[in-house]
Amino acid sequence: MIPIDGHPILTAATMRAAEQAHGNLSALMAQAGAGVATAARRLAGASEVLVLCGPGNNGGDGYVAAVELHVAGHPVRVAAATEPRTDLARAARARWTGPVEPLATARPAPILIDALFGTGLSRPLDAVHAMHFHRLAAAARLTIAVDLPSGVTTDDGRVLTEPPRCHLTLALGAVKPSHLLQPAARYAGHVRLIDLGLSPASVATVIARPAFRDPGPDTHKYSRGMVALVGGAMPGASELASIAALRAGAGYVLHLGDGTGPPHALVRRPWSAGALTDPRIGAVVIGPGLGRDDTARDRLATALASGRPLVIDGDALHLLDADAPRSAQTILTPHAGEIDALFGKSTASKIDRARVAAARADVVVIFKGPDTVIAAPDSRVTVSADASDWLSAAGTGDVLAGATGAMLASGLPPFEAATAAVWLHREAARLCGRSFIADDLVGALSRVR
Ligand SMILES: NC(=O)C1=CN([C@@H]2O[C@H](COP(=O)(O)OP(=O)(O)OC[C@H]3O[C@@H](n4cnc5c(N)ncnc54)[C@H](OP(=O)(O)O)[C@@H]3O)[C@@H](O)[C@H]2O)[C@@H](O)CC1
Ligand SMILES: [K+]
Repeated sequence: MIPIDGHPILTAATMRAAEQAHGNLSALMAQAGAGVATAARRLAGASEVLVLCGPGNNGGDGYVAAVELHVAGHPVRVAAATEPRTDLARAARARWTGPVEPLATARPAPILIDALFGTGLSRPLDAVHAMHFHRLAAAARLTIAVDLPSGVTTDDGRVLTEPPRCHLTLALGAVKPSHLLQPAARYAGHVRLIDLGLSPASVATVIARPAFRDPGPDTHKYSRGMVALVGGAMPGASELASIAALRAGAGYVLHLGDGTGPPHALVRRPWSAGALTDPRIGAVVIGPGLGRDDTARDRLATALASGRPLVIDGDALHLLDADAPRSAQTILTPHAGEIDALFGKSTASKIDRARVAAARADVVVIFKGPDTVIAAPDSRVTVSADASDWLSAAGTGDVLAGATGAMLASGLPPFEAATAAVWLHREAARLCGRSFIADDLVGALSRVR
């Protein structure tokens, strides 16, 4: 049971391919079931465990876990609605010598293990089965999902049948998209990986603490990164982004627009097109508070023509032609509405949408939300889950845009810069706790850096 940070994300199909490449499915199930049993024993204390087993190999894992718990002397019972249907699950079932209670009449236990369905779920759960699953989970102190909470898809974060909110999900062999993507992810609780030694290759990974470019003895303010913020109709937003860039580690931040006041570390100048020709500028951030009028359009055109690395956020995303050729490294920071507006509506998964958008616009995309997907034109993806729900407040997007500018100006390539900024932003929000405002979030950036 290990943390998932930095680990590959696999779809159901790639997981099956990894499983086939391994060749010994029975050994994998033995390992998976043993891993589930070990985790359950660690968390259960002396409490009784009830394992709910489904018809497929997820159920097979459940039978193996029950046998392992029993052999270890741990009180355990099994309940199922149907007999196993796969050879592996039947073999695992055959090794369980205790009774199998019907799901509908199963007595609750303090620890519930959900081994009903995993990556093979193909349709909603039977309504009566789902009701009993909820009944047993409501009576349990701790609910542990094997591989996935039963009722969610594997690849795209959809919920076919609402499962109970599990406390812990043990991802078997690899993290799957639905461990991270909403709305499915909220039912998984904490996600931990049971390593099955599959070492699958994937261009998608879970976000991990990035390698920041920290200053050294030879660093000066420009080499640390100079960020220019293009102001507009609402200077408060671009100022917030400017201060975020400073707090995220930029050596010099230039705010081009109206507005006065602290912090004194922020260099303020009125907007002029010529200001962006300064070769020391490592990143231009445009969008926070820009407005959507003709002035805004002109400023965006100037920024796009400047050849400087760009972070395009907020209002600027509404003025952007996604298909125009790029003259510089570019990061877009859209939320769902902005992705729809820029690239059209789609029912594809958030990971696929971010990937398609990045390739089409030849940019790095930070597709924001409670689950944030960062995608590069070469198909690389990293996903940040578990963001604080308190980030749903005005100005937090401006803070991310500023932090992204700082990371880009520090010399990180765009995908790595975007990843570092998203990580900083998420960790800063965690540090802020509850009911914080965007200004608090800015302050916290310094503390997580
Ligand atoms: N990959 C790996 O490396 C490893 C994978 N392992 C484990 O295998 C799991 C995947 O196993 P799996 O493919 O057998 O699928 P699983 O989720 O058990 O269920 C499929 C069964 O349920 C059925 N069914 C589907 N939906 C239904 C519904 N709503 N209501 C009723 N029935 C429904 C479906 O039949 P269908 O009717 O669709 O033909 C089929 O019979 C994976 O999550 C992990 O736990 C580990 O053991 C070892 C390493
Ligand atoms: K499950």
